[in-house]
Amino acid sequence: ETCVYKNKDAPVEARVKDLLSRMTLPEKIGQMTQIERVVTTPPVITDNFIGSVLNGGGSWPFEDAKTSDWADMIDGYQNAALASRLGIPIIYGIDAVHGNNNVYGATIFPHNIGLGATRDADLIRRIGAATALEVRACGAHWAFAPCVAALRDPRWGRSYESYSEDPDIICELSSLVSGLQGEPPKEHPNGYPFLAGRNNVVACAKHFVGDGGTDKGINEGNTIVSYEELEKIHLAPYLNCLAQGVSTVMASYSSWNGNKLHSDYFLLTELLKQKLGFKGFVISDWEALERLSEPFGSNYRNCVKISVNAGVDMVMVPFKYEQFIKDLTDLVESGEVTMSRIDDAVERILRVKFVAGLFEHPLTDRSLLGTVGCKEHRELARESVRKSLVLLKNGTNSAKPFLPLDRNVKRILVTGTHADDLGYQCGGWTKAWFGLSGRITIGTTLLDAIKEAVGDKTEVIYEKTPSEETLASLQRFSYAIVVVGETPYAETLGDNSELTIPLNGNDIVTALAEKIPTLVVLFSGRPLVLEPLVLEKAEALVAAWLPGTEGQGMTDVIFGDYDFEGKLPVSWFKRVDQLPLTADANSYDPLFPLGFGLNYNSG
Ligand SMILES: OC[C@@H]1[C@@H](O)[C@H](O)[C@@H](O)c2nc(-c3ccccc3)cn21
Repeated sequence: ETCVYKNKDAPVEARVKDLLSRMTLPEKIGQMTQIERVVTTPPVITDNFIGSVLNGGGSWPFEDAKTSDWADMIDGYQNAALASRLGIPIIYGIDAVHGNNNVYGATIFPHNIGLGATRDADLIRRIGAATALEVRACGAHWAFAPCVAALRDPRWGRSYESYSEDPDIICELSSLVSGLQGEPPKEHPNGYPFLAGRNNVVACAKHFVGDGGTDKGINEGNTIVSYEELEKIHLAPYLNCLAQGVSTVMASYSSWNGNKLHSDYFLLTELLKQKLGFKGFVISDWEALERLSEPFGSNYRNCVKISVNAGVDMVMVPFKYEQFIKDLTDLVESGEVTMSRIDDAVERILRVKFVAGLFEHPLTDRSLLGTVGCKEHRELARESVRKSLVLLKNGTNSAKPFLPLDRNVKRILVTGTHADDLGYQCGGWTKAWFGLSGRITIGTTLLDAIKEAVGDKTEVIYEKTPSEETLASLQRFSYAIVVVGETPYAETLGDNSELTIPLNGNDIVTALAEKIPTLVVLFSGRPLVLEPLVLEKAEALVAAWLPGTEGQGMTDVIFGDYDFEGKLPVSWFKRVDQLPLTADANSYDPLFPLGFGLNYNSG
């Protein structure tokens, strides 16, 4: 007789109970241990009963590894896990936060702040479904998405990972969960993990809770708010995620009123698990336990104790797994961490693995390879870009709007640091953790798209920085398109309190805008300082956020095939000394308010 847990027709809870009852302490603690691919080998997995593997941003099998190379790597790990005594499959997690962005050739969608400008929940759901296919194609089972942070201060280095400052918008766009995991049937119990099938991935609502509300936007900082404000602004999206059966939640590095989330029993256990009824598992962030003590990593045994007891179920160690396993084993043997806490954590992990069908389908479905970067997905990304663009200015008076641009003029000048840089266009979390510059993957830069879009008699002159002779003969051009913005960044590296346009973007605009009609396209992960230069001197101004690989979504709108639909998902400040500046504040004096956006018919 096959044991209950191996019986695919047995109820999930019976399979969980049966398997748990067979497990030794090392096997249980192994399930709670997530390690990074650089320290992962088949023997490491089998010897330590490892339950999960991840790759950090930019940790590839090798540069420009194809999706099939990723699948070979992950299936190699999986076969090791399946060879263990109980044959419990690993769950492999990856940061697919705007497409399967670690993997060369994947479709790269706009980052969340651009998606926030679309206000289109169904679009985001479709993005989730497409992303899930490309993630499964590489062998991964789990995407560390959606980030449902509320962007309360754009000085935060992770602004672009947030959909909006407004929790209502974030709640709407948490539909990514249903896209990634599939839509649960209406009778699905709230808070219970769900996964539709092999074309879906486990989702991860992050970072619980209040990650976007830290003081001055300091990454991993302290969110100082009342419980009511925490509930209204930061917790709300998690209710929507739980209602969609989100299977995992990632704890935040940040603190709430001085208490580190990773050691906060009230929030992780009493609120999320008991009051809200979350039945999936909580994963820590990367080396988050080390951050619980000063200096970093000191007294690690105590960090393990307070985080596991607070409610962390799986630890993204991700390198010192021997230390973690040793300390947690010691803590259980001494009774400082109870076996019932261990069993609760392992039950949650096993529940997700059974729900995700990993026991039935542990290896990559190679038939999905063709979905990676496929035309249909790139068209979806292109649609997303179109809907994410926000028109901030169009002509100096509505009498004669500057956009849509005439695509049949004699000659146009395209210039600026971001006009022909796919890496800049995609931003952070693309191929590398912080992002890169240059032709980093398969895609279409804005310059490529402009060349495609203009009439065949129209000459396109491109200069990254306008040359002296160009500046001396601007009358040769009907108009200029200047593309400037932020260079890629991630997390703390992106914390910034000046928020000016880098790489002397202002100078390029100023040099041109006085002399010929100039459209400025801004690539940024957040609002930047626009006055006095850019706003006054530019004939038209488009906020493109971080659009990803499908640059034609921008020319579709700029040349008038489609109208602008984007609405600001975040208040646009005049000066940084106004920050934090959100629409729900009592004094509100933005340059452009939350929800602002012109179109071809607006006055
Ligand atoms: O990539 C895995 C997770 C990701 O899912 C989280 O959203 C994010 O907070 C995060 N930061 C690091 C990370 C931080 C510092 C050094 C190295 C890595 C790793 N990770």
